[in-house]
Amino acid sequence: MRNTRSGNVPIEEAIRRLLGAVEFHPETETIPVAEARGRVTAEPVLARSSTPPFSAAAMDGIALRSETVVTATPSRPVRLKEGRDFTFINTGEPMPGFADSVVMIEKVTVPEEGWVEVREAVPPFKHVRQPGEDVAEGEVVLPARHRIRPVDLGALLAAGVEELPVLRRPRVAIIPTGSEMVSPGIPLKRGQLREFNGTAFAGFLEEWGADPERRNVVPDRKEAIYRAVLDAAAACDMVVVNAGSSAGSRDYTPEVLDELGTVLLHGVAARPGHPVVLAVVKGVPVLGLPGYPVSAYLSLNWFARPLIRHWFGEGEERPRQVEARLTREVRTKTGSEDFIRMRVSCVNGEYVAAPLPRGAGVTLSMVRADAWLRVPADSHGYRSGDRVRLEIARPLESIRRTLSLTGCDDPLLDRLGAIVPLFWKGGSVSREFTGDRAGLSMLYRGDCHAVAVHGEGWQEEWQREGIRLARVRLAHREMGWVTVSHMDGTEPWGPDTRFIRRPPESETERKLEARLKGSLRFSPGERVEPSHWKAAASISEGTADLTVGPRSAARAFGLGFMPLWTEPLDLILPVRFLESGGGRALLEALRSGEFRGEAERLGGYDTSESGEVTVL
Ligand SMILES: Nc1nc2c(c(=O)[nH]1)N[C@H]1C(S)=C(S)[C@@H](COP(=O)(O)OP(=O)(O)OC[C@H]3O[C@@H](n4cnc5c(N)ncnc54)[C@H](O)[C@@H]3O)O[C@H]1N2
Ligand code: MOO
Repeated sequence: MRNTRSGNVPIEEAIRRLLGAVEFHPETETIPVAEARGRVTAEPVLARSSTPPFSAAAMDGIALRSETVVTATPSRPVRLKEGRDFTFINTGEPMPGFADSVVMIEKVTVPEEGWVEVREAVPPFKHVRQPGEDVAEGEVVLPARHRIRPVDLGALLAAGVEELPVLRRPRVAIIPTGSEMVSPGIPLKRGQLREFNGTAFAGFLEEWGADPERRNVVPDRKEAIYRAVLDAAAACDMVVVNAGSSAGSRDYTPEVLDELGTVLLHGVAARPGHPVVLAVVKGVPVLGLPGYPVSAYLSLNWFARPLIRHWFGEGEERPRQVEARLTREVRTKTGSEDFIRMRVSCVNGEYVAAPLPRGAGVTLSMVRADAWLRVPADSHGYRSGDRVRLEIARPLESIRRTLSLTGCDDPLLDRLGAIVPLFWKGGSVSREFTGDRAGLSMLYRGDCHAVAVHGEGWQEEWQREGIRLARVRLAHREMGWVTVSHMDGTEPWGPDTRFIRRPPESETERKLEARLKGSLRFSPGERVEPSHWKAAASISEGTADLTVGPRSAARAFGLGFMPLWTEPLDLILPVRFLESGGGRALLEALRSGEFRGEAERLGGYDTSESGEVTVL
């Protein structure tokens, strides 16, 4: 194999190389208008006929010759006889040959059957649509290389076009690889993983106008991958191989592509998404994309999207941007451009943003990402408070309707977020675990809308600083030891216990320390997990033994639970926010049967005070 490994090509340069290496000549196909949404016109489309095809009334009323009413005034109305001077007419009906104008029905009176009176003069062609007013035969309806939208469909039919020539969509083969990958629908055995990138890829490709073709999972065997790529390149216009592009002993994609065709590059200067291999096999572009979903979707977007636009002869696309203030620092290493998923919300009219988890395998962080921060390869990142430009991944309207919640964690908050859209159209909740006290400081700085707190400890931090704050009761929750074994009432704490701690500054850690009177000390290397749910999941998987958490998390995973204390779980937020649309919806959600239902299903909550407001 030639030396194509470990390149570090900037994304824009990689796209240029890829587009420069392939030439497309898509065929034209003729399809009915009703099937044309999202397709791209092959040539200009001209109107076949005019709309309206005849001169037509634009209002309900009477059709007449305008000259017959030139003298009409309110005091000297003109009397007209039906059939001789006028006919009644409805909107859209053809104008009778003798008439040139329409008087609206509201403007005439009927003194007796067969007669009307008109009280004002009308100019010729009043309320008359001329033939071809909308579209005239031979007019250009759509230019060449135009992506067809719903409005275009209406204009095409109005212009007498029933079918039209469009460019054939590129067929894109998707080849998932990996002996441990199992297609959807087949139960997983231990050690196997669900293959899901293929389905997500197909969704993206369809959205971008291609015709995706999902192929079966190919095991990590060189010959199998060779065969699969060769077959796909013969049948399709583009090929996506996922994954096996990295340095593992069974990562055959680069080797296979080198044998089958020309490798353009291996490795882009981006994190995540570095191990990309781009090649051309028998004139067909082949994208070897990394396996981790975040890297996979990002790199598909970098390369498949411009390729598809190139196929259709469309120009470059610029993502929409927004300027936001960072609420925490973003540190990066130099050498590669970093693509950082961000949560964004709008607090007091200002966009604020914080980084989401950076792991390339965290699919949910992609679901929750509002925007991307691109940190240039020569930068070490940004400080908290810096203003940065972000590429948005969700419409700004929905970002503006995002309730940003910091503070402590509880599964009930997750469920609350999930039902908020039922009470707030287009609304959503985005959460960041910061602990009570840090959350309060963020609230004072205008970095979030509300803070989830538990117990009473937050009150020590609480300062008014001119903001009127309210406390809204979520529920009371039961906290306790969560462990895999049955507990007999003694504290389940031994020398070898693999303990998952709460973050060091958290209220739960403080309470626990007070309770155990210093016998529990943080030791270096100890595992900290801010999410109660994920901590319980780890215990259930056997990678840890013990944590402190809410009964709901223990119950969800069938774990043992030994109660320690019961505490209130509250939201602290400005009174002014409670009075906004989002605030009212939040209260409505908290007082709803849906919320109580969620709490009951989770278990371990008392919702008798849910939604109660106390102004502080
Ligand atoms: N020694 C090194 N190890 C790794 C490096 C490296 O430079 N040196 N790079 C890391 C980076 S960065 C990435 S990204 C991954 C990409 O590796 P591959 O492209 O070879 O991907 P696989 O190892 O085959 O898969 C990794 C992982 O991705 C998930 N996956 C893969 N395919 C699918 C699919 N179709 N659907 C859903 N999920 C998929 C799965 O969790 C795999 O385990 O390599 C690092 N390692
Ligand atoms: O390139 Mo990997 O995609 O950083 O995780």
